[in-house]
Amino acid sequence: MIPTLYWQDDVVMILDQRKLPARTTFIACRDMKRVIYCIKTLAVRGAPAIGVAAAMGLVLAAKAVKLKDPAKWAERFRAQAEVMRAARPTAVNLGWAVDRMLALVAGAPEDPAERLALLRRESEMMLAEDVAINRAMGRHGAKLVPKRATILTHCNAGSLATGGYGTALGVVRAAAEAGKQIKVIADETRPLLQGARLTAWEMVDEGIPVAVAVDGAVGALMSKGLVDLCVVGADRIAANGDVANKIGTFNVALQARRHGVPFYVAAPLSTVDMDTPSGDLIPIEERDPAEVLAFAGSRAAPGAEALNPAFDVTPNDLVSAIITEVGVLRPPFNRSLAAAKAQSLT
Ligand SMILES: CSC[C@H]1O[C@H](OP(=O)(O)O)[C@H](O)[C@@H]1O
Repeated sequence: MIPTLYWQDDVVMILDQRKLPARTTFIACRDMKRVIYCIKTLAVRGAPAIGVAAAMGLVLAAKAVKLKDPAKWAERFRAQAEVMRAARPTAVNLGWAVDRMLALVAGAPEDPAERLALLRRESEMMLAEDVAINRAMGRHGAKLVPKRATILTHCNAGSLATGGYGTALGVVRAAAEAGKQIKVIADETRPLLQGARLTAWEMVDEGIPVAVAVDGAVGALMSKGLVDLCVVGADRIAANGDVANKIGTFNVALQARRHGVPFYVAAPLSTVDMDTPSGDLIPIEERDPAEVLAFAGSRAAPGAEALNPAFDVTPNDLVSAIITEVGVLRPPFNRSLAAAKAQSLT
């Protein structure tokens, strides 16, 4: 699988996911501003991938702050970190990564070279950790998958949304690696088609049969018994288990409940936000109406406006289980999430 992002000397190379699947190109980021551009435009996207990109961007920011006084340096770095934090509001991994880098700086050596090396190593560790976490999550989730199963997923929670291997698609990969006969239905996921462009691309690359369906087909497909289970990713999970994920996920969960299809969420514990009690308090990103109004060369009627929330919130009572790197968490989620977070350092 092509890397989502990586260090090349002192440059952050980011795979431009806006161009996939037609073209595989990377954006060379030499400063934090360029990394923020990639996050805002969804050149890099997906909660864990955004977190790693933010950490790498802050390494570039640290290098650019030339103040010699350690206190003044730290003050300027903190200001830059808050600019990075504001890049996108919903995925909690962005803030989690910023806080992780800020905590490191608080106890870092005053020597600029040593401090920079420490931050660089932390960003590299975050990338490597994410892949290991996704593989562990995949192993836990694969146990929920029947020997022959058609898995419906929404948006892209794959290798491209993470440091590698994926969360929801990590479960798919692990099930296939365990010898299970897996087929995937990928919701196209309007408006930016992360499903049709990215999930389908990943599954074809893996040799896992995949069929793209329009978002509105979910109910009909389930009513025909064509879906055995759903596995989706998450951008933020509130303390009570409410799940913010790509717009349309709530509809998938409602249809799954209507048709008796298990609905699983796969996410690392870093996506669980115990400081947000419930889903109604999760900030939902509203994106440019132009993403909705123009599509594949056609346009909505001139004069029409558009509503373009990038995420929705699935109430916890529609979630069968939350698959994490420490295991499969069952309701009541306020208790199982709290216990898992207490055992983890994230
Ligand atoms: C593994 S998190 C993936 C998550 O992020 C996506 O949103 P976006 O493409 O806007 O970054 C979507 O909600 C995915 O489930």
